[in-house]
Parts: sequence; C-alpha cells; structure tokens
Amino acid sequence: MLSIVDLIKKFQQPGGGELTVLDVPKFEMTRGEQVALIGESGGGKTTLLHLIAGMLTATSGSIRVDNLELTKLSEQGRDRFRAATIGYVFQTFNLLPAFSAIENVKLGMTFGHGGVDGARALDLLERVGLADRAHYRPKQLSVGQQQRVAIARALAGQPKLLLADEPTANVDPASADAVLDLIIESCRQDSIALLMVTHSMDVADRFSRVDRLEDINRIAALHQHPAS
Ligand SMILES: Nc1ncnc2c1ncn2[C@@H]1O[C@H](COP(=O)(O)OP(=O)(O)OP(=O)(O)O)[C@@H](O)[C@H]1O
Repeated sequence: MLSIVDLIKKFQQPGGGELTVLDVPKFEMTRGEQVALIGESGGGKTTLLHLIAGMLTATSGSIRVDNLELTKLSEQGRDRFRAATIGYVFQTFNLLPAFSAIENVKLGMTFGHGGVDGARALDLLERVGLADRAHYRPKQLSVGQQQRVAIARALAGQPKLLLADEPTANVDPASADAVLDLIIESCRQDSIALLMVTHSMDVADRFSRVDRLEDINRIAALHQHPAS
C-alpha cells in the first residue's frame, strides 16, 4: 500500500545552501501492516512522515500510496489525497482550541470517505472512551484525553494509512499505554496500515516490525554530522 523508491529530500538551509535529509532507496509497507520507525533525533523521521502525507514535496523519487503517485499530484491533489487516505496523529495533538471534541472529530470527516456524520463522530468518541466529553473544548480535557480526541479525529476520515509521530511523547505514562493500545487496536480492527515514529523501546516492542531510519536512509549517519 506504500512504496517509496529512490526518495531524496533536500531542504534549503537558513544560511544558504542545501541540506540533504533523506536518501531512501526503498521503503515499503503492505496493507494493514504495522511498523515502528525509530532513529536518532534529527535523522528525518518526521520529514519522511510529512512526505508520505503529502504535506511536503520530494526533491526527487517516487512515493506511491494506495496506487497513487504523490510526486505527480498538484498541491490540491495532495490535499485531496491526504483527506481521503491518510490519518495523522501529531505529538502535540493539533486540536482546534475553539471547537469541542466532537466538532474536532467532525472536522476529520470533512473531506474523508463518508462525509460528516454526527452519530459516527460520537461512536468514535465512545470508542476512545470520551463520549461524555463530546462538548468539552481541548483546554477542558486532560492531555491524555486530548490525544484520544486527536486519535478519533485521525480515524474519522476512514484512512488507509495512519501516520503517528511520537503520539505518546507528551502523554503521562499511565495514559500512554491506553493511547497506544487505542491506536494499535483501532488500526488492526479497521485494517489500517500504521507507521509510528517513536523514541521509546517500550512502544517499539509492541510492533512485530521495527525499522531503524539509519537502515533505510543512506545519509542518516552523515546528516547527524553535516559539517564533516
Ligand atoms: N523546513 C525545513 N527547512 C530546513 N531544514 C529542515 C526543515 N524541516 C526539517 N529540517 C531539518 O531536517 C532534519 C530532520 O528533521 P526531522 O524533524 O525530520 O527529524 P526527526 O528524525 O523527526 O527528529 P526528532 O526525532 O528529533 O523529532 C533536521 O536537521 C532539521 O533541521
């Protein structure tokens, strides 16, 4: 369902010049597969997730998700693709503060499959154990609860691939297990492929496939010492 070939990503550096962050000859995931991605800080894990989500464009190479070649899409096309195919759980949740939990979940449905459906939004909140908090705003929820709303929102568009960037990093240890269970089990039930970036070996241990960015990115080691 995901196939990356010869992917290069370079960034313009603030001081001029370019920095190559990713050089990935091959990276693949099958439908419903669950993969933990680990690696050194600054190695390019978030950049890889952003490229797969179509939030960034590749410098060269191919990214196919669900048989769609992302690198050939316009910005609008990538927005449509993301809404229809990708769920994204951020480290910092990224809920809209002026909207209630259920409104945030409905926003996740706006451009996805099936359109906006209030009953389904409530079902999703029920699934993450927050049906009784549907009308609370993010600041009226605990941090663990906010991340559970963000998971409900990410699942709301019925994605085929869920990208999760250190989803438990800002959640207390007790809630972290619940958040992790929720993501892993929801993806399993709905056959959603899951790619999760983590720094935690406890989290990685929950996955049968664990990839190190250094093993798939040819320049990861070099990148940590760009001056050398
Ligand atoms: N928009 C940008 N412009 C220039 N450089 C960038 C940009 N985004 C990221 N980088 C650089 O790319 C490198 C990889 O960043 P990225 O956030 O992907 O790493 P990461 O592996 O996710 O790190 P961490 O584990 O610390 O979150 C960093 O050196 C960063 O400075």
